Amino acid sequence: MNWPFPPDETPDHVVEHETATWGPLAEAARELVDLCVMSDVDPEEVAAATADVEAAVARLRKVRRTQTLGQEHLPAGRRRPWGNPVIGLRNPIAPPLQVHSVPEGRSESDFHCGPAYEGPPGLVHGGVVALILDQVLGHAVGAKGRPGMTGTLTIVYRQGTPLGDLRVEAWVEREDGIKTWAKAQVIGPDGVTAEAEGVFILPRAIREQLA
Ligand SMILES: CCCCCCCCCC(=O)SCCNC(=O)CCNC(=O)[C@H](O)C(C)(C)COP(=O)(O)OP(=O)(O)OC[C@H]1O[C@@H](n2cnc3c(N)ncnc32)[C@H](O)[C@@H]1OP(=O)(O)O
Repeated sequence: MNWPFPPDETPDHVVEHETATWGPLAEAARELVDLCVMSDVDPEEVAAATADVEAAVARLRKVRRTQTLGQEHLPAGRRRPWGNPVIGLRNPIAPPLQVHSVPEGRSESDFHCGPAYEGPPGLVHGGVVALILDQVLGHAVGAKGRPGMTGTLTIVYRQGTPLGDLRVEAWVEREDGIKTWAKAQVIGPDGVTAEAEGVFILPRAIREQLA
């Protein structure tokens, strides 16, 4: 079952050039986000940094895209999911995760969640844990050739997920027609912190295009 979208045939050198152009900006912005939360410099330094950031914002605002990156690159453009809040090269909100998948329907990632993702003291926000689980479940079903939208996502939080180095694993459990069931877990230094089950549905609009 394939999405009825053409593959992203952007030449490698264009993708590489865009990566080299925008990747460092997002990396710098990620560190900025971290330091907005963690810096402890004196107020004069904060004021000077604010002016510097405002100057950078003024530069970037000169030209704004008319479409989001997801709209422009199409859902099949998996080579450039750059606006995605979990894996997006251009999105400073994304940790970002590097997700490795195999066609059997398994995906995994070792990643880092810093203080900008804090919910309870010292722990990752539960919504962020859900975000990551949903994303990596989506990779597993996509890798199996069973793309779909998350219909239902069930999460059991077993213990707090500590900020720092973490791992997530997802795998397809079963398939039935337009539905795919997949499971995932986040693993911290003391074992599994959260488990998820997702039901992914190939949406009606896509089904009608394929019919
Ligand atoms: C490699 C890169 C990978 C990137 C991964 C990205 C992961 C991120 C994933 C997401 O964030 S997706 C965004 C969050 N999800 C949504 O916004 C989905 C919103 N909901 C919908 O679009 C539709 O409600 C949905 C596609 C889920 C279902 O609409 P349909 O019109 O296709 O469903 P329909 O009413 O025709 O029902 C078809 C079957 O699905 C079942 N169903 C419908 N909604 C369901 C649901 N929500 N949960 C479970 N099952 C559901 C329904 O009972 C029925 O089962 P049966 O065939 O057995 O009768």
